[in-house]
Amino acid sequence: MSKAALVFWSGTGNTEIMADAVEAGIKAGGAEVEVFQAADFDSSKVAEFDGIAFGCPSMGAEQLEESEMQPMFDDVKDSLSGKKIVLFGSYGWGDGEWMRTWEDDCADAGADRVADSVICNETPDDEAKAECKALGEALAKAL
Ligand SMILES: Cc1cc2nc3c(=O)[nH]c(=O)nc-3n(C[C@H](O)[C@H](O)[C@H](O)COP(=O)(O)O)c2cc1C
Repeated sequence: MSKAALVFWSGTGNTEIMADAVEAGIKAGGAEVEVFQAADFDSSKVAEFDGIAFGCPSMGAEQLEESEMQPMFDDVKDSLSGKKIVLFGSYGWGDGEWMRTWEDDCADAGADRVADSVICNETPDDEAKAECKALGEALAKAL
């Protein structure tokens, strides 16, 4: 069975709710999933997984969270070439700029983003949770 990592950071729980739905989607799509807090994942683990779902809210000024998520992502970035990934996260007052920047960084790293990213404003509603579940299923089916 294919195996996915789900790696996320969440400060106030919104991206964590999204992560729960992505996890359910990966399982529904027929893959195994191992869940990591951002601080517990690093480049040495990337090769263990057929694909990775990364989640992080917009923090700083349209940036990834800087104490755990960004350092982890900087570490794994060079290992992502050809790796199947998806991205998700919650935002507040912005327009999703952080996600566009993050997608560009993933493209520069040569990652294979297999589905459109899912972003949602603050706490995910039922529609956003369904989008997250579909995101997880899309990743699982691409593996
Ligand atoms: C320190 C800080 C910086 C933030 N910066 C942004 C930002 O630049 N753009 C934005 O749209 N939302 C910003 N937000 C709002 C969060 O992205 C939003 O509240 C999100 O739902 C938090 O997700 P979480 O519950 O998973 O931590 C910021 C929130 C905090 C606490």
